Amino acid sequence: MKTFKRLLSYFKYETRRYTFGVILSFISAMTAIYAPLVGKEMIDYVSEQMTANSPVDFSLLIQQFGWFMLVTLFSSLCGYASYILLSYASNGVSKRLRDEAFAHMQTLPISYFDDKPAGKISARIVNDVELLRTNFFLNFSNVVIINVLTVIAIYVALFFVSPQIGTALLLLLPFFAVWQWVYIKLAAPINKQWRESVSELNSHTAEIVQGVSIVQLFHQEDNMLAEFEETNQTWLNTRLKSIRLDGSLSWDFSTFIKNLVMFAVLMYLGTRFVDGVLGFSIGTIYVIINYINHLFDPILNLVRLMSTIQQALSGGKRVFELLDETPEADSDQEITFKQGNVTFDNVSFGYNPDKPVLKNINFSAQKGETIGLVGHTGSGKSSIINLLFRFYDPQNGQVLIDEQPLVEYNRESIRSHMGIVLQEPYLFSGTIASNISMNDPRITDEMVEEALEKVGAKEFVAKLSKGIHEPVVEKGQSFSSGERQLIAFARTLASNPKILILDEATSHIDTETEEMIQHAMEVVKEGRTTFIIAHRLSTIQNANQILVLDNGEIKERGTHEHLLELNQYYAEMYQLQAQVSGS
Ligand SMILES: Nc1ncnc2c1ncn2[C@@H]1O[C@H](COP(=O)(O)OP(=O)(O)OP(=O)(O)O)[C@@H](O)[C@H]1O
Repeated sequence: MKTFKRLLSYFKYETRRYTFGVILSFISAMTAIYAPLVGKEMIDYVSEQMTANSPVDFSLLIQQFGWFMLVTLFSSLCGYASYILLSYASNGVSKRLRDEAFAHMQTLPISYFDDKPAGKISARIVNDVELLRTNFFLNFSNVVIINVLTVIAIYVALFFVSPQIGTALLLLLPFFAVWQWVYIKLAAPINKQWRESVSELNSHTAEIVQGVSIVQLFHQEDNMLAEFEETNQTWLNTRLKSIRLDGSLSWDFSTFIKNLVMFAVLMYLGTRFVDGVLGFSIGTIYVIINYINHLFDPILNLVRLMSTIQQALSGGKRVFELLDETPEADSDQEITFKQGNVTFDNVSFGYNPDKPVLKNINFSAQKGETIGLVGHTGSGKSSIINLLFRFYDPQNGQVLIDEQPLVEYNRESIRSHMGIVLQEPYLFSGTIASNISMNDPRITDEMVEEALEKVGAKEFVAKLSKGIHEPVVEKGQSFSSGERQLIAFARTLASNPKILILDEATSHIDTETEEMIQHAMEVVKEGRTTFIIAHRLSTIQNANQILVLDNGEIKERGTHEHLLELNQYYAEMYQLQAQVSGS
């Protein structure tokens, strides 16, 4: 009920269209019910004239027919206009809800995404909102309200034409209520299964598409296909069940009931046929049959729609779950980095607070210094960077930049002063230039060219037909991984950050390119605080300080020479790597 009320509240964003749409739809339904009464007048006039052996006034008949056509046409036009208005309104409301869900998703803490497949989150924003559009925002106004009004109007008209038949047909209502109850009971689990299988298909497909090259590298195509087919089969099975249920409960069964009712009504009319005199006019019989025919369509729609509304409610619940996730609390206070001096003051942190992955981390890095972070996989190197970017806040201790505790400052402003080159650089759809300027109007094409030149990418870009305006599609798949990395370096250079993070940045580049980038990096590092997450210890030999992490603790620290002199953990790692690269 809460979800239902909350969904209804969205109608207010399109009040005008919904109001006019419903009014027009109401007029259309009422005129459609009025039309048979005009038909009745015509039929009764002709039959009365024939019975009395009087001539039929054709001009009167044409007038009545014209009126009948006008009413029918008016009803159709109102129906068309209301459909357009209600469709516009339901699309408008859905767009708003989808915008809201997307914007809200972006405010959620990184931890929200840790245990959720991307496909499931996008299914809430795309598929569930689409489900709400068709099954709620459109159906509720266009079908439910109108059908309820139509049923009421037909009953009123039937009472007006024949109180006995109207009363008798009221008996159908409890029957329809039971029918609907049974339908919902049977349809609910099928619909739930169906929605789940669609969501599974979504996340499965998203996962495979993202890792398509890995799937091919490990020859997993057949396994992936088999898994996909299994989920797809579940989807098909639930669809077939749903079709069988719809067929038996709604359409075939309803025709049977309709015929029964029609038969009973005609039998009743037959009992009124005494001594060759009909108790009703022919026109009345036409109206009654027309109304009974008319009555079943909206009732059927209502029976079927309740289950689609129920589906929409479960979709709505999922969308609202996302909207109700508490956004990450953030400060309005903007930070400015004067120097970019970083301090970790006794920092302890765990993604799960009970399982710390960083324990009592203490270090400081001054402007212009390079800090190397080394350690085995899972030792906590990326977690240090995550805290520096304020993707997470530590449970104990504090991270400070220029003596300013990060927790007190706005996340976006912190990140705006930092640059990062990831192991697998991410390129956005657009052009090379837009990937370097990141759509910051202050970064001109000249600055983009300059940054490319500094990182040694000028030559490769010059060979492209559109130069810096060469399109980037599909995360830059058409560029080599080294080229992508060069673009990412140029991006970092152009943004002129106070703090630089290089995550294994040179590991994917051939020796020649590596030399070029090493040179460019020496230039760009000048005057900035730089963190290098390095697996290959050769890349951090010149670092001012190397932090050797083990199981979330700093095990050793110092320069490369100092750590070699210590001849412990780092020295062991270094010798091991030297042996491997030498062999
Ligand atoms: N989002 C997360 N949720 C829960 N635990 C996480 C998350 N990210 C990392 N961890 C855990 O935190 C610990 C430290 O991970 P971290 O990524 O910092 O290590 P790392 O030294 O950067 O490893 P690698 O060199 O493999 O990238 C690991 O035990 C890891 O399993």
